[in-house]
Amino acid sequence: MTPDSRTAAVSIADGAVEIGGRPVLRGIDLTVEVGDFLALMGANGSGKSTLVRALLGLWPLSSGEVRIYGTPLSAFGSWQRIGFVPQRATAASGVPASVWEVVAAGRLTRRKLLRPLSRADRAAIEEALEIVGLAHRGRDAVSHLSGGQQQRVLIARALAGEPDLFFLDEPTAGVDRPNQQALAGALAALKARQATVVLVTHELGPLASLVDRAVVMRDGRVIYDGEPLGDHEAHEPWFGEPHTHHHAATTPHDHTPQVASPLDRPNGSST
Ligand SMILES: Nc1ncnc2c1ncn2[C@@H]1O[C@H](COP(=O)(O)OP(=O)(O)OP(=O)(O)O)[C@@H](O)[C@H]1O
Repeated sequence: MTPDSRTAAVSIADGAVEIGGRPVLRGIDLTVEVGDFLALMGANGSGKSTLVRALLGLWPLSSGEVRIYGTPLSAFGSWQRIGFVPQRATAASGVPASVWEVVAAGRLTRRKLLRPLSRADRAAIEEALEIVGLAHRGRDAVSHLSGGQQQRVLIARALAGEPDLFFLDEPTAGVDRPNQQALAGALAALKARQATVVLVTHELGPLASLVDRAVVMRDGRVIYDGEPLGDHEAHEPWFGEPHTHHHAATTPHDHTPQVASPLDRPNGSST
């Protein structure tokens, strides 16, 4: 446990995950402070989605500890405070559902069982639709929307629950530019509400101006934690090696940026 994990939104200390006996996450120490807008970046297969799942208790840790709002994950019960939009989710199912119904489902965790929607519920649903720019599509079947619009419906569903801590896994992947802009607008509204956001993304694109901290993963480890980088930098082959100018940076949060250890280098040699 890190000293500030009791006040953090979410933290993981010395976290490891194995899948099928293979280490997928190793030695992960990450503390997301309340109000952080954090981009979790890294190549395909570096462990970003697995880390998000581990933080939400959807993958068991083989070692380490996760705390959410200071409470060990196993004892955490305020799940209405958490919003999660998983990777490559679509809002369309076999059941014809309207946009409004899908977004209303995001309110369930806040409702008393079997009570009709309250005025506050309806207001939250309308506001969420407004934020993602789909207020005029409420009656439409979700299946009639484009992939990018469906992604916005899912974000509205999570928004309707008025979460304090919001995880989004690749919300802009495969989404066209206008929809990306709409997503950026929705996330800007979240930021204005002082929500804490953990956003998995390959590239910052239109989200760059919102992100105030970047965490980069490689081979199941965190290799950088600091100021957001240009989209190209994080993909350079040398990225994460010692002796780059990046790791001198500190963030407004004063996190100590992490760099790769010699063990991470493919040939194990020192430079
Ligand atoms: N259900 C699973 N079964 C087996 N291996 C898995 C499973 N989920 C993830 N992995 C493996 O764990 C590693 C990390 O995967 P993960 O999806 O977390 O990476 P990622 O950084 O999110 O990649 P992407 O950008 O492609 O989503 C990969 O090698 C992946 O093959």
